Amino acid sequence: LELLKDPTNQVTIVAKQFPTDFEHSSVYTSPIAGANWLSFADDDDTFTQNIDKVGYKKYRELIKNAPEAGVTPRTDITYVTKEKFEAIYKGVKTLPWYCKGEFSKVVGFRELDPSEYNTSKIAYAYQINGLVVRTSYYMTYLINEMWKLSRGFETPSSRFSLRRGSVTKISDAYSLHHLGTADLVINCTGLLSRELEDIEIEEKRRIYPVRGIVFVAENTTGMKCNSFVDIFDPKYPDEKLYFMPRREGELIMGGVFQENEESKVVDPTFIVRMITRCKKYLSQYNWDDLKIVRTQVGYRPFREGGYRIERVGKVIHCYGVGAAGFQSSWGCAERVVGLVNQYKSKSKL
Ligand SMILES: Cc1cc2nc3c(=O)[nH]c(=O)nc-3n(C[C@H](O)[C@H](O)[C@H](O)COP(=O)(O)OP(=O)(O)OC[C@H]3O[C@@H](n4cnc5c(N)ncnc54)[C@H](O)[C@@H]3O)c2cc1C
Repeated sequence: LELLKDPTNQVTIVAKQFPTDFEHSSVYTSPIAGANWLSFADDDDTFTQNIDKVGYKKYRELIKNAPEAGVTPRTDITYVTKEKFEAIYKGVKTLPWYCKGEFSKVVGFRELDPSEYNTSKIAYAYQINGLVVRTSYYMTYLINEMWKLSRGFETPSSRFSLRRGSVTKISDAYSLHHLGTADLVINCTGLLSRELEDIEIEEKRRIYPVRGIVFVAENTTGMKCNSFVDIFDPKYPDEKLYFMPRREGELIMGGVFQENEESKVVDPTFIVRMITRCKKYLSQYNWDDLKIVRTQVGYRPFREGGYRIERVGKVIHCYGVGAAGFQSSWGCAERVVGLVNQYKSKSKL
């Protein structure tokens, strides 16, 4: 979409799977996500922070100007449990980068008063002005925005084409452009980058999945804010506790963070542990008779060393965004556009 905003560009997207597919034949992470904006960047990682800042501002714009994008504003509360505070944070109040400095004003950071949570279980809590993205609606919105910029479809003057297709190597992609041969290929194949025949061997080794599980429930809990409970359970260190109430009366309930786990099987005792934790830490909501309508399993496309956004010859790589593909997407796109423009000015396309 960001590339199409430049009228001199023509873009073909080739994808094995689309956001509207009912079933995914292989790994396709994006439709599974919740999704919200809670940047994971470390305090000293200004590269990712700058990427995520772009996304925050863009999502706030979409909330204001494009209700059809499926992005809904939500107060996003983080509750730090007493166990986590003592065992991991060693009694030191720990806040992410966006709750400190200038950007804390942009996100509307506020520390909660102890009267606002259960002080027997929670050490401290804070909130920001967050959001929830209804992912498959949102991605369809993005495709539609591209069609709007396309100047028609299936004609020689169309600037955009979306094609179902599968490549075994990056070099196969040049000939799939709808107007002939592509000048540049942008590789954003997520976790499946590791399967491309002509990707560097060391890259194949760097890319790895981190499994996530989310339950989609009818929201009968009364919860209206995104809620992340920072738990510590040494017996189940991969289990997390977070919620996102969607506009359509659904509650996204997560989750797990399981490195290199590629199975689709969900342990039936996990939801039991989750509801027990809900009743313990978020007792202000109703957790009885909760109706779960769907269980979603996805694989976050992580990469050792972080995001790969770079140009190698006529290929621009943009993958390895791990658990942050939505919040980082606009910032990554901005960098890809920069790399395309650099290439164009060098080669005077
Ligand atoms: C449970 C869960 C919760 C999450 N929550 C959040 C959240 O709250 N916020 C957030 O920012 N992120 C979240 N994420 C992370 C986010 O979903 C991912 O970072 C993001 O979806 C990755 O997007 P991607 O485009 O890189 O990969 P994908 O979504 O997997 O897309 C890859 C695309 O490339 C295509 N493709 C791959 N190989 C080929 C090939 N050889 N030929 C043709 N096409 C190919 C695929 O078909 C697909 O269309 C979550 C993830 C999970 C699993």
